[in-house]
Amino acid sequence: MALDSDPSGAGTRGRRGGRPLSAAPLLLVEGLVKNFRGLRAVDGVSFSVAAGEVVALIGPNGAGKTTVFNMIAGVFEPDEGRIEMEGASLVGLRPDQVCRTGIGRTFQLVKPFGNISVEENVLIGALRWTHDVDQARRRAREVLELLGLADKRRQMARGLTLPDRKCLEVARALATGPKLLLLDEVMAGLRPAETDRMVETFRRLNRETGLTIVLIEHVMRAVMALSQRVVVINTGKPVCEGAPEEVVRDPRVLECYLGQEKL
Ligand SMILES: Nc1ncnc2c1ncn2[C@@H]1O[C@H](COP(=O)(O)OP(=O)(O)OP(=O)(O)O)[C@@H](O)[C@H]1O
Repeated sequence: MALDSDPSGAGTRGRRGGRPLSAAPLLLVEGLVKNFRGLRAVDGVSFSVAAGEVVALIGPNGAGKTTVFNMIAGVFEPDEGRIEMEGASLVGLRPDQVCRTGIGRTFQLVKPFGNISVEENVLIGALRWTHDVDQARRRAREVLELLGLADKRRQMARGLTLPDRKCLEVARALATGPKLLLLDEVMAGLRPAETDRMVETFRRLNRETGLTIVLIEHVMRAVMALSQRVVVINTGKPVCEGAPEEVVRDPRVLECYLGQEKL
């Protein structure tokens, strides 16, 4: 797998086994708070992610997960707390500036540009990674190949099925050359076989390129198969964190999902 976060080719390739190389976190989130008028949507969330890790952020509906992503990605500024990428603060940066620090993200509601081709959608992402159009096109094609969309590259994006639109959303984010990929419910609505295929793609990316991944996911099949660590939040507050198999047995986690079908 040739994908690299650095257009010069000297990036993060070479890490093996998806394990962090150093103890210093790639991403640090500490004491995050976000209020929307009277609602405290996020209330003291802290976690860190080492380079090469795959971490899942889970919690019931409305727990504040997407709001945490939106603060990391520069959509909302936190009311309190720190967000650092490789030791540098992200607070106050615009989404495009956050992207340039090496953070790519997908959106829960996938909204590709419908009237341009699949490849052009990915090219837009790749042009954030490099201004060299030929290099960007090569990267776009590599990413499309990786995600199984190569044979659909000339199709208009609006004609894609939901699983293909999800893949395109991931492709656009990957094309920006992230060191850290934030995935917001990319498995929702996929059949088990499609979920397994996507999980395998992310496992390979993590293993072979050292890509660090934080995923918000309700599909526990994917969380269990992909993540090395799980952070649980509920009503904006931290509940616990740990290995996936420990977290799913934790009474505090089971309690916060009571009344919900998921988990
Ligand atoms: N822009 C906003 N304005 C007002 N309230 C908001 C806004 N964004 C989120 N909220 C509220 O903040 C709370 C947390 O929402 P958020 O989308 O972060 O939860 P979530 O854990 O991602 O949920 P889900 O799993 O259902 O996607 C919810 O009560 C939501 O209604």
